[in-house]
Amino acid sequence: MASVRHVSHEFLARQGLTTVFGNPGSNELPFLAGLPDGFRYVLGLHEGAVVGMADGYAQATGRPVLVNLHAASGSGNAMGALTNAVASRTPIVIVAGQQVRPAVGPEANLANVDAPSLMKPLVGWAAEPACAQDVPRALAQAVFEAELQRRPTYLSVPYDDWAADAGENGLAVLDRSVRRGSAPGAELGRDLVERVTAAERPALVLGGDIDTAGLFDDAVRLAERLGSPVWAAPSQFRLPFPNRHPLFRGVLPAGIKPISDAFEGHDLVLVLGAPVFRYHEYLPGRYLPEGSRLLQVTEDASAAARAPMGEAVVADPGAVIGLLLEALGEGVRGAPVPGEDYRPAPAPAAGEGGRLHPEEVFAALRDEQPQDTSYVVESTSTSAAWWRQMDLRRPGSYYFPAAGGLGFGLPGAVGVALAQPDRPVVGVIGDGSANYGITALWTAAQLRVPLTVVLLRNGTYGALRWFGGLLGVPDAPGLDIPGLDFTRIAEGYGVRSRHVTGVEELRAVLAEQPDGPRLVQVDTALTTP
Ligand SMILES: Cc1ncc(Cn2c(C)c(CCOP(=O)(O)OP(=O)(O)O)sc2=O)c(N)n1
Ligand SMILES: [Ca+2]
Repeated sequence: MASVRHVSHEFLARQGLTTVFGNPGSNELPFLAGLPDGFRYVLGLHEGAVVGMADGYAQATGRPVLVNLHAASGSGNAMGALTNAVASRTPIVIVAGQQVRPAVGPEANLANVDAPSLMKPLVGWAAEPACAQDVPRALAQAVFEAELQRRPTYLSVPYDDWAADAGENGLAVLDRSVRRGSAPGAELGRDLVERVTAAERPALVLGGDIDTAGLFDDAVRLAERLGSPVWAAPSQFRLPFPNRHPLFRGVLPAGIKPISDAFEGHDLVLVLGAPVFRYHEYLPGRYLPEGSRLLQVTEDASAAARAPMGEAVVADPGAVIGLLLEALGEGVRGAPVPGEDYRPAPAPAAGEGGRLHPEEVFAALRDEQPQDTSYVVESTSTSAAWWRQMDLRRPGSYYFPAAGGLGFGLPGAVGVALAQPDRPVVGVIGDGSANYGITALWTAAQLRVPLTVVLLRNGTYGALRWFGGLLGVPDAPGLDIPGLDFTRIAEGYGVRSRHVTGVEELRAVLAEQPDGPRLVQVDTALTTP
């Protein structure tokens, strides 16, 4: 007789979900019993850190990842981090423990009284199987739904199910597979090619999906063949295009009117792999300028359905890029690019009063870090400084909390470093953000993850100061965070750290590549996003 646990572990092994991020409670122990060889359990000290690490890991590997959380209290702690994973369309599969079925109704201790409802609408699918024999099939569905929807899923399992007999059909799930090919049909493909190649002055807007789907280099080829300017979609969480490329115009501002102004004079706006659009500041205006039409291509059907304007095609952006490259051939439509150099960065602004300007910190990273470094950034007032100084030219170079939910940065950096031990990873973390995922430092120390954390200490919630000015609340309370020393906090979690005061000292420290986790704290001047 095969147990539910044995069949479930075997299914996960065959699907490659052998790294489990988790924080256990008693309900979860029967699932964790006898994890087979080849499985790795990555312990996070808080569920927000667990999901943040899993999010970074899944984005960097491009594969679904398993998360094991404790019933209602653990699942509830994970909600904030899940908002980012939903926005970045990360396939996280959460398996949470549950009381035994007869104890749920009477609400015994650790009963998750309405488990599937607890996690909606933050997951694309949630269930609690009606009997133990349905657990392996439901686990398979949770994995396939996460992959197909590119959205977290949630499975609640009563803890006595794992030891139960999987039943006569229990092994059937082991051979299951689900694949999808979503290239547009011949007629739709021809129509798309005609629309784009007929445009006089097309503009390209690229979303984070372009980088998560490995389409970074194809997007560069397409832009250079079209000779069209390129923007990153607003509220970006990945970099879809080299940021110093001559055709790159930057990240679209997250307001209706400034986005419309940016498209002035372009008869076609082609949006690939992004929602239309993830606005932020409310800056009303026309959605598009006179004479412009918008065409969105995304695999995210709900993003296509909810867009406020334009035409949408639900298809694989990679397949559409392939059709366009084929149609455009090698010919260059007047693109100024081939042979033209990438734009150099300006001299960094200088800090004052013993504080470095963030641009000086970023220029040091640009100059001292290897070209293929992956950066996980969560410092919310320094975006403008970041893009003025950085020169990122490779896929997988940039990660940011996709829904703006703080607490992704530090855990996400640990997750990305676990996923790519041979590629340098740097976390660029604000002194405010660091506190939302600080326990990830302990996991980094325990697993000796090669990671540099650059901690920008400006003593305040800088972005909120800026928003306060924008919203006419210049003297809002609760925006100052003085007295935090992350060198001592990091040492307490087992991560070696140091405080640096000058640019030269910072550059010298960065030049030494770490063999484990380290934190470098630097006092910075306040800037605007
Ligand atoms: C989970 C969570 N809590 C609170 C916020 C609100 N918030 C907060 C608290 C910010 C300040 C972050 O401060 P920082 O030190 O990390 O970076 P800057 O000083 O560069 O802004 S930015 C922002 O949107 C949030 N986005 N997410
Ligand atoms: Ca700060």
